[in-house]
Amino acid sequence: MAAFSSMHCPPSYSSSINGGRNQSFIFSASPRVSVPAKAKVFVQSTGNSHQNVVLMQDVATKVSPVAKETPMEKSKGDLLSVTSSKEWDEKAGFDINENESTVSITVVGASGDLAKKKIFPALFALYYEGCLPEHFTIYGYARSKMTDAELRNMVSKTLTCRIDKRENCGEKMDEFLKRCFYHSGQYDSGENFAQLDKKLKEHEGGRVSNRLFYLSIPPNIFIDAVKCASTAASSGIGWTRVIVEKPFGRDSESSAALTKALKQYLNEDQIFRIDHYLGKELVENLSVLRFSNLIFEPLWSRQFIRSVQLIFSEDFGTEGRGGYFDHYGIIRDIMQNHLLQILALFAMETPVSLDAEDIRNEKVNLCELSTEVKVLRSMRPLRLEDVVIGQYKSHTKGGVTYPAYTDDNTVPKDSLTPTFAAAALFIDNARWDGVPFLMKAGKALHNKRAEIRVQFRHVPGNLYNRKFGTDLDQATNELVIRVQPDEAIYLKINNKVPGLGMRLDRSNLNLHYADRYSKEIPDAYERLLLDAIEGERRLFIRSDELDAAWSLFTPVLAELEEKKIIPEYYPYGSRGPVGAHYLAARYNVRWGDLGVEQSAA
Ligand SMILES: NC(=O)C1=CN([C@@H]2O[C@H](COP(=O)(O)OP(=O)(O)OC[C@H]3O[C@@H](n4cnc5c(N)ncnc54)[C@H](OP(=O)(O)O)[C@@H]3O)[C@@H](O)[C@H]2O)C=CC1
Ligand SMILES: O=C1O[C@H](COP(=O)(O)O)[C@@H](O)[C@H](O)[C@H]1O
Repeated sequence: MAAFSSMHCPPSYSSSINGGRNQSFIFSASPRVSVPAKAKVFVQSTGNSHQNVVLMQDVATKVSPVAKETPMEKSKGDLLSVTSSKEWDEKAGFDINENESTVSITVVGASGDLAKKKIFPALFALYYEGCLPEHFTIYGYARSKMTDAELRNMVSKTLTCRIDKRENCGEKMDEFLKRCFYHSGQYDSGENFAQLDKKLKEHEGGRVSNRLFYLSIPPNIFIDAVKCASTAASSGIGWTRVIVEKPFGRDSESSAALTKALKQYLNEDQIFRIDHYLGKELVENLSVLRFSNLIFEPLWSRQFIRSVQLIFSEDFGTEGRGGYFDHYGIIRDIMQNHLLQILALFAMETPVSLDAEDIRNEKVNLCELSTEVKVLRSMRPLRLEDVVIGQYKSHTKGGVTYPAYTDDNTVPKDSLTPTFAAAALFIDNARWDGVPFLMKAGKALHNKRAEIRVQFRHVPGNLYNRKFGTDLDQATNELVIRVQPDEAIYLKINNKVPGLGMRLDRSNLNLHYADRYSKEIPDAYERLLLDAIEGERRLFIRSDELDAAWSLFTPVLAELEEKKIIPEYYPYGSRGPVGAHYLAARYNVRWGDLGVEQSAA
């Protein structure tokens, strides 16, 4: 019997790198069950009838006793070939019934900013779209005293319905809120977590309990909370997973210490390190764009690409988060994670195929490095001369005075923490040798934007060079992937202006999402929460990836701090320090976001 057929959340990774989002999760409470064509399943028994370990392609999954019997023991060591989930269920003898399992999601730090702004709204959106399993409960956990009604009231203020389906919105919100509860407790109290466990059990009503803890708390209390959650409130017979928010340390050493501490209480496959940029629609689309269109992949190398630019800007400062930010700075806050993850996805080698078996071979044969990690390992650690840092200063415009970074009471007046950085990174492999990957990230700039700009080389011997005057840069193609806002992918091309003369013009071939797709784009947190519930780890950061990412940035971060490098001050609302231009110029490129941008809409 194929389970959870009542759920109508569409499988969205059916052609993902690991060959389908559900394959690691066939036996658990996934609302979407599918088996990749001709899946091979290797079966082992742990001797515990409730916990057979099933290695399915490259994934090991603990099987909880959702199976009515344990027929897998009969076929221990066998390879089963199946072509559909129905056939799988029949061969494996599993009879998975949604009524028999439940998912409890505990938002630890529920009173905080991220929980209110992102996590509860994302959970509601999943519920609204029918993506949560039938039996689920949401618990808020924090020290603040709150009743269930008060939590519901707080959460209700941030919920919204999808634009295209407002029907029954209020009703759905009420139903959702009825499934939300609150427990007040300390983050380091096993006793308080044990009380939570008791309450969760009441809601789970004897079903197989799968538990997800979302750590939406400051990093200094991660370990206490993980320890208490795992020892006093983890699931006895289902899975227990923990989503960990960034920052994952401040440098290689602290990150390794954090991973080591987490691993005292959790296995790596229980830890879901979230980088919400990986859940953004256009970031996820990168692989599709590149590997499913003939026209891009052949151009994806040093031969045709002159520079790649990863740009993040926000038009507001660190107001309200200065205390956190001052300890980290923009390089750790945005570059080392969000922009570097995009870079790795952008630059990785082509996987042998989308078949999970090939991915597994690749991992095993190549020292278990994923294609993304291989990119990171081919990169040169960032050098001080390839970094420009800035900090915003107060600026008055139109009668309004915008604060300096150091005007924040939680920031020391003499802070040198960068709120802006530009950097040039290089990948020393055959594909990307010599191509500058320029990153730029800043707060309190003139706009809010995240984009990838791929600047192509000049056309050799271009017949139309004269038409572009002396500025050949005007004539090069540029592919822009605008991650946000107003998602778009557009390609700048040269075109003849219609008419009897011969005038050339730069125009955009434009895929503007709002025009092309009527459906609202889900928030990154929705996708990632759903993945964590489904046990799909592809968009979460593994510890080896994290180590590789930190090793690129740790030396320069240490040098900036040791040498007390003074940031270049830029006015709030400006385009940032001019040093960023010199950095790009050193590599003979220009920032693509500074030209006169033709509307991509
Ligand atoms: N906010 C954002 O936009 C983003 C946040 N993050 C990360 O997500 C996590 C949560 O962020 P955010 O919600 O902004 O954090 P908050 O500062 O709002 O903290 C969340 C909750 O943790 C408790 N808390 C705060 N400080 C302490 C402390 N010193 N000791 C014990 N408990 C404390 C508070 O709950 P109570 O007092 O009720 O216990 C608070 O409501 C952090 O790791 C952050 O780095 C990541 C990306 C973006
Ligand atoms: O992780 C973080 O991301 C946000 C920006 O996220 P976005 O989805 O709104 O682009 C950033 O403001 C914050 O400083 C950082 O910690």
